[in-house]
Amino acid sequence: MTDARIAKLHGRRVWDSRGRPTVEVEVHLADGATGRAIAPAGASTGQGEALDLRDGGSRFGGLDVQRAVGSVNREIAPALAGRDAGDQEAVDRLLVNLDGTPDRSRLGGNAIVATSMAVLHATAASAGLPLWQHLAGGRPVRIPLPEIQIFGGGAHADRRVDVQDFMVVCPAARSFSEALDWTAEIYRAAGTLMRKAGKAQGVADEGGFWPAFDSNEEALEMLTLAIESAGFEPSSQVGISLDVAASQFGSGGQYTLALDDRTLGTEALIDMLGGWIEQYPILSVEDPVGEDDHEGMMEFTRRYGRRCQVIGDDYLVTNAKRVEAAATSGAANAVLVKPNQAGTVTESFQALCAGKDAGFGTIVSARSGESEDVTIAHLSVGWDAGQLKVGSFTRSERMAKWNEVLRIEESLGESAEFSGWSAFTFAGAEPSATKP
Ligand SMILES: O=C(O)[C@@H](CO)OP(=O)(O)O
Ligand SMILES: [Mg+2]
Repeated sequence: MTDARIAKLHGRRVWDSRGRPTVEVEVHLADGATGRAIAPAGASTGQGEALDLRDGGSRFGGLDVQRAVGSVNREIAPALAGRDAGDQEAVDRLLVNLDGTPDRSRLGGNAIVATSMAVLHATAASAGLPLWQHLAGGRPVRIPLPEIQIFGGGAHADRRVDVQDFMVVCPAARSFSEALDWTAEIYRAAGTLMRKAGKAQGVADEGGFWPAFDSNEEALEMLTLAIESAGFEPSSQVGISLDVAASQFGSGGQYTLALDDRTLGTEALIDMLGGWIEQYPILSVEDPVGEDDHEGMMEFTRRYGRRCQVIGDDYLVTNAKRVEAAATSGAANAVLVKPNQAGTVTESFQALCAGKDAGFGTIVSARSGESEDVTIAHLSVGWDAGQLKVGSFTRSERMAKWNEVLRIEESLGESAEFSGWSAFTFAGAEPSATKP
């Protein structure tokens, strides 16, 4: 007999991939099952996100992550003792109410999300199931299309280029494992091209190359060239996915490009991005304008949302209500799902479901500050998100997730279904945007 009541819950301070402290939570159930999870942390965070308590974060005025660990051990642990871990919604509701603030700033978003995810792991362990399978509950799932960073920029590379993530997607691959094979070839080809051109400077926060490019266009040129020189056909086999993360270089409809010291209004920024969509094999664009620029999101989606995935990240902050509003106003056609942005597993799932109900693409995503925690790999499969964004292909906190999906794919054997092009079935998409 399983007994999924929470017997013990413990928080501790561990370190993330940027060498900053974060929160780990360990849950023990009455039947002996355990679960463990580590909170990730963003650098380019949206205004509406759950707030972490962490060391040295300029936004948090020196508040210490030790306080978040204290929240777990002194307040959350006694409040959850004896509760049924299997009722994730009730656990998450209790966490939200216990905190009592709209932004989770009292107990700390990091304390809450790590607890929520650790409870989820313990429940799956109690049921004797891999986490993804526990989440799927018998419903059909697809192995997600990976979005993998080749060049870093923006807040992750000291603004060397304005765009934060230059990624590739391989929707024509036949499996997740093949998509990783292709990406490895492209990553190496990009490295060779950069070294030849004297443009390789190091490694950005998520493990992509830190480029010495002189323009965003130079990055797009070289990425397209890398796809070709690795032997793939741009667009029909491999596409480019961009996270513009425009809030990092503009607000109030004014955007200042670092490289040529130009300030663009919303229209001019959209024209510039539109020019890139015309010229390069771009299949997906995230946060094309600032998080406060609703009109800009609507305009960009109206103009390009039939041929290109338009993702809201900072704009939607994994919030179901915002997703519903964006669907109504036509201000995106896809949603990034980051558990620590929403605050709990339940709220993340609600945002994903709101996206699916609206016909949006759904992408489970890591943060720029990560760890060996692989929860999101399981969420992406178990929730049938279709896409998973984790960063690059070279750092172990990223590889931990990619390798976990490989294990899941292998465990499914012949029955594994890779999402491939079906990942881009966003509402209103032209056939050419969803088929090779
Ligand atoms: O903006 C994003 O999508 C993420 C990952 O690239 O970055 P951060 O975790 O810094 O918000
Ligand atoms: Mg983003």
